[in-house]
Amino acid sequence: MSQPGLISTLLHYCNEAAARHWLPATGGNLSVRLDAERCLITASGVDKAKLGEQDLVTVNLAGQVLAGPKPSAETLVHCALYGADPGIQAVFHTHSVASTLLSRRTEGDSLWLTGYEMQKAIKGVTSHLEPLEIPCFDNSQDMPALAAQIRQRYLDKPFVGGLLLKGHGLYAFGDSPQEAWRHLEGLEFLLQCEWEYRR
Ligand SMILES: CSC[C@@H](O)[C@@H](O)C(=O)COP(=O)(O)O
Ligand SMILES: [Zn+2]
Repeated sequence: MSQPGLISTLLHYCNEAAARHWLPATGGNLSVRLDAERCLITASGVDKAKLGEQDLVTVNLAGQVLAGPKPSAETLVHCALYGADPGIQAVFHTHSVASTLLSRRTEGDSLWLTGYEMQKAIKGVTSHLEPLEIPCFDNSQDMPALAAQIRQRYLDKPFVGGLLLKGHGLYAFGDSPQEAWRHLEGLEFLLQCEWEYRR
């Protein structure tokens, strides 16, 4: 996709995620890969429901700004995923109620889901009976350390669809912006089901 196409796609998904109340109070950040060494990410601290092109930042995969305003505080998490897998083309991070609460109640380093038809929204899943693993990480304000942990876990055993930061939210990703969005919608639906089921 051309750079103007990627810009409008990123702005579109920011609006869509905000419309679903997954980006409250400037929470969340979204990015798309531009090429092997750069991505385009939302600026820090802006209301993602009201973004314009001026609120998008070009960074390299070390998280350094190449053009634009101050990038997301969580840029290094996006860069960790792009750096670990050249096939990842988009990373969308949300702060939904379900992802925040369910991840807080998860002990250990994975949330396992089974029995939901919606699991098939995740690439490669063909049955509701296949347990779906969502890796969970303790939340941290130390972004280089958190990014390194995510990168290492992905390199040790690649995971598909997304990951959770405990008490924080969901990161979904995919091999295109459209696939990342499908993973995001599917995972948010599953997390909401599981949260309400456990209650
Ligand atoms: C408004 S609290 C949320 C932030 O601390 C952070 O977790 C977040 O998702 C948004 O940070 P940002 O720097 O705007 O990309
Ligand atoms: Zn966040």
